[in-house]
Amino acid sequence: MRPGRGSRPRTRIRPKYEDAASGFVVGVARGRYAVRVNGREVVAMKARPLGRKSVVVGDRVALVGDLSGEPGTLARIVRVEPRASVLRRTADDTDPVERVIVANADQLVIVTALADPEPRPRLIDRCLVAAYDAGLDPLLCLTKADLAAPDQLLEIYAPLGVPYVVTYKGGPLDELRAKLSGRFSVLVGQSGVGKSTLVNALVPGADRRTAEVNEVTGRGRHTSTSVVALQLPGDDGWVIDTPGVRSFGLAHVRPEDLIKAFPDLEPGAAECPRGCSHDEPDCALDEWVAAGHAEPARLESFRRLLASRVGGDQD
Ligand SMILES: Nc1nc2c(ncn2[C@@H]2O[C@H](COP(=O)(O)OP(=O)(O)OP(=O)(O)O)[C@@H](O)[C@H]2O)c(=O)[nH]1
Ligand SMILES: [Zn+2]
Repeated sequence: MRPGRGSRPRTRIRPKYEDAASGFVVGVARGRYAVRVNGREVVAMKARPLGRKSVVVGDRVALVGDLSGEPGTLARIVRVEPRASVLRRTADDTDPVERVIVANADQLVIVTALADPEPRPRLIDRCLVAAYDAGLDPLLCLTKADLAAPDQLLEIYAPLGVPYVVTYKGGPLDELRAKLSGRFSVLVGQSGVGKSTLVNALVPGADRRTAEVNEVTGRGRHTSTSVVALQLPGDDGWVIDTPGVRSFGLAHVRPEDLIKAFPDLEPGAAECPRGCSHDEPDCALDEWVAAGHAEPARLESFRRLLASRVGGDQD
């Protein structure tokens, strides 16, 4: 019997895949997955036992089969490891189906142009809620600083203590690079804010527009909704661009979830009526702030974020 492929006896018992390799999903398109395994990129499909279980970019998976990464080969994903975080989106807030778009990310980079298009604080707020809810650290990335100053916008977010970087096309990116280093960051932002410009500057040769599907399927068709993770050169940090993702499902985020991102306010909620919306006359947070336990601006910001959950992304 030849060693290697085909030498193992077939068994009717479902294998435990103890010899499976570990991989990291870096791209998804049309039922095929690009998976980084031992420094190589292989194309894989879901093995039958996974059924309808989703596999998304960022997933840690176990793989069997041909892991050579040679053209035309196909490995099989036999297991998805537990996720440290999930970022979900919905078509709108009433969509009952929560779609996980990225797993295991630890930073949400909210990309906003300072002009052209005009910043939309409400959209930024919704992204912040999504970040806090998913347990990701938010980072504000303010682009197009050549067109407008960031001061006004930064004032709005000062009470929240959101870290930020200010960039412009062709400008230095050291500060942003430092904040992305070693982390698994997801970029979000409305169309035209300069995400591709940033990604192409951070990862030379990334060429987001056309590379993505080629990598995964070997075919050249462009899929605007595909998600792809790119490794920062010389760094173990990864960035994920999410084309087409402009809204997050926030309907599931409850006031008692969101307040956990406000440790200075949270103890004050102990005196609230049961099921308090934290935005009603009996809410104890007003007294908490009046007693000097937290800054009024913090409560204001918290309530603004709460309100941003409903009503979609427009305005
Ligand atoms: N003035 C100025 N223009 C910029 C800057 N960054 C990007 N742009 C321009 O803004 C436009 C949109 O940039 P993209 O990088 O394509 O934006 P995007 O966020 O990827 O947009 P989508 O592809 O629609 O998602 C392009 O014409 C860029 O050249 C900047 O810092 N300053
Ligand atoms: Zn309350």
